[in-house]
Amino acid sequence: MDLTSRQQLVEALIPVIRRAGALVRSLQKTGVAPNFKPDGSPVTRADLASHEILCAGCKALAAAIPIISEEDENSATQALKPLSFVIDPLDGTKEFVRGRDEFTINIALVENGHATAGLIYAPARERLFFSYGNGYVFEEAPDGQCRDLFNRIVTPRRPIVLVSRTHLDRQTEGLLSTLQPCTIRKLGSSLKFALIAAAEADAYVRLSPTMLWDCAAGLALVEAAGGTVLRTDGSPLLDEKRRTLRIDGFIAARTPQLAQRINTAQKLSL
Ligand SMILES: Nc1ncnc2c1ncn2[C@@H]1O[C@H](COP(=O)(O)O)[C@@H](OP(=O)(O)O)[C@H]1O
Ligand SMILES: [Mg+2]
Repeated sequence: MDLTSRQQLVEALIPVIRRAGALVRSLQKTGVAPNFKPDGSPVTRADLASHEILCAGCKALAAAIPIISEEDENSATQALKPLSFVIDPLDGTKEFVRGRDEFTINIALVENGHATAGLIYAPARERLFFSYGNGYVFEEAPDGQCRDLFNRIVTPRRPIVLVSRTHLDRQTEGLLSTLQPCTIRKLGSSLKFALIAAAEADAYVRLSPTMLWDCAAGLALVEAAGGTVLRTDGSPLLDEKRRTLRIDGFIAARTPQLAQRINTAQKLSL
């Protein structure tokens, strides 16, 4: 898809993702009881309602593009097509159920192994991020004003490293100790990627399993902002050959140099 078509598609998806976010937020206020999927992860009627809105929106705008969604029970076994939407209707469900505010709605466009466009919306924080190609990464304020996130100047600081709030494993803790001195912050959703794209954090390390729908929109944002996401073996998170959705771990960083440095530290910390 060319840049202009991608931009038009992403801009048309903004009201869709805002609609899903508004509904999810209102459901959180009324209280939602989780059910549990076979893998033990929670799902609520907010996840399912958001899935319906996002799927309807994607289909209305681009009916020919297949959709892979966390809340479609056939998705986990599906293979990536040359062109797919990859969506996570409610990321950070555990935090959502607990009344926290960092949960997100996620839409990515994946083309031939590249996450070429992404939208991440954290409705309870009123933060909406989107990208549609290298150098094209923005935050849209609730009043519609857009802030360009590309090439943000960062004053030298101790690296800010983000980790999962609830899936912090021993390996990641071991790696964090080798990265000291750094500032560690916990956050339970894909907002971690968006904060890297916005230069509000420097890296996100996760050495436990996750799925492409948890990462695809975040990958699009981080790469559009000039950052990198590497698998633990140092290969890119996605490439033309990868078709499966499972990801065993990754390092996302605001610059390729920092991603490489953390990847080297991770190998040494094993
Ligand atoms: N063992 C596992 N395998 C695959 N994905 C996992 C997993 N454990 C956690 N996840 C994913 O990690 C996400 C939470 O990560 P974090 O706490 O960093 O936000 C969850 O997203 P959902 O909330 O969308 O289900 C869940 O899908
Ligand atoms: Mg998720």
